[in-house]
Amino acid sequence: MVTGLEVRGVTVRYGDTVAVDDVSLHVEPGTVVALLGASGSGKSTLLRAVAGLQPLTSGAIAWDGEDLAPVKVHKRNFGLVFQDGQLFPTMDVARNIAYGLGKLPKDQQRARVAEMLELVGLAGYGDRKPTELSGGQAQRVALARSLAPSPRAILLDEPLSALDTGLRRRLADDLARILRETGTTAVHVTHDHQEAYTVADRVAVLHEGRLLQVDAPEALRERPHNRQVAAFLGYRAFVVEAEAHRLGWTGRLATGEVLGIGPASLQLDPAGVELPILDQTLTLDDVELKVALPDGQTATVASPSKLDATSVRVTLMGGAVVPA
Ligand SMILES: Nc1ncnc2c1ncn2[C@@H]1O[C@H](COP(=O)(O)OP(=O)(O)OP(=O)(O)O)[C@@H](O)[C@H]1O
Repeated sequence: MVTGLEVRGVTVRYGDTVAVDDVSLHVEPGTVVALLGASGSGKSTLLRAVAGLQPLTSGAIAWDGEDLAPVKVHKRNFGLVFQDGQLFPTMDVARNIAYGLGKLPKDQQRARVAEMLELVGLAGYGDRKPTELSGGQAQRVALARSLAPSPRAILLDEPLSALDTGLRRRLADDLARILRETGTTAVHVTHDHQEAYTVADRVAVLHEGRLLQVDAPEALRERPHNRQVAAFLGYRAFVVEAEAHRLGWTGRLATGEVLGIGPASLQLDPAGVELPILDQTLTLDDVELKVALPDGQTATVASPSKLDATSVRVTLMGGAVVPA
């Protein structure tokens, strides 16, 4: 028997639109899988199908081998967290978290709420109203509420995307820690690569409803299955071995392979190859230099500050090995 969550050949259509196209995916108990894809790739639809909120056109969804088709949303025992935590506005934080604990005696409910508040770093916030919370705090409470009844898995649909970038990164770290500490099985929808890499044990890349690859973050980054996945992961230029060596790379490629050059592949190096700078853009962490490769393709290089120069010396330190 396959344990945990199994998505078997699931297709979901809205009229003529195929939102999810024959997707099969296994989420092992205690692991976190991120569904990563651009807007409209079918992530939310697939998550809603797992939750039971969206009927399948074909295929099946099972938990521990049991087909969930006849099991209603609230009987599936999944916790749900959405972009806007959807806390009950009239209830205080403690009552929000206790919402799914109706079967427990009151003192056990109180203990569980306190435990959950501690877990999400909000000890002492039980008496606050949702309107008295910041966006990040509200999402922590939504997470605590979904985890409180010990669901068999939690399903998170862009839970951090309404938050500003700095907070999103910190909360992604916290979310990863909380899911691991509690051994929670989770499916996490995001369009943010960084968030997927931080939170998930395995990342499932969706494109136009199809599942292109499922792998651990390192494997995905180092060995995208094809150029489409590589391009989506930020590898914009692809070079053959001789060209890669010309840029200072010392690795080897097999016949039929090319090296994808991503944002961290080229590094500043005074002894490296000189490349013309086409553009310089300030980012959150550094300055992104757009450079022209000898074969005319463009790539980016991270620099700690803007450069008063028309060219820069770089060395190709790594990249993704991809079928040509
Ligand atoms: N209720 C609906 N009726 C018709 N088409 C829909 C509906 N919901 C989604 N779609 C279509 O299904 C496809 C997948 O949408 P979905 O919301 O699952 O993608 P997504 O990857 O979650 O996108 P986003 O990141 O923008 O939320 C899109 O082409 C979308 O336009």
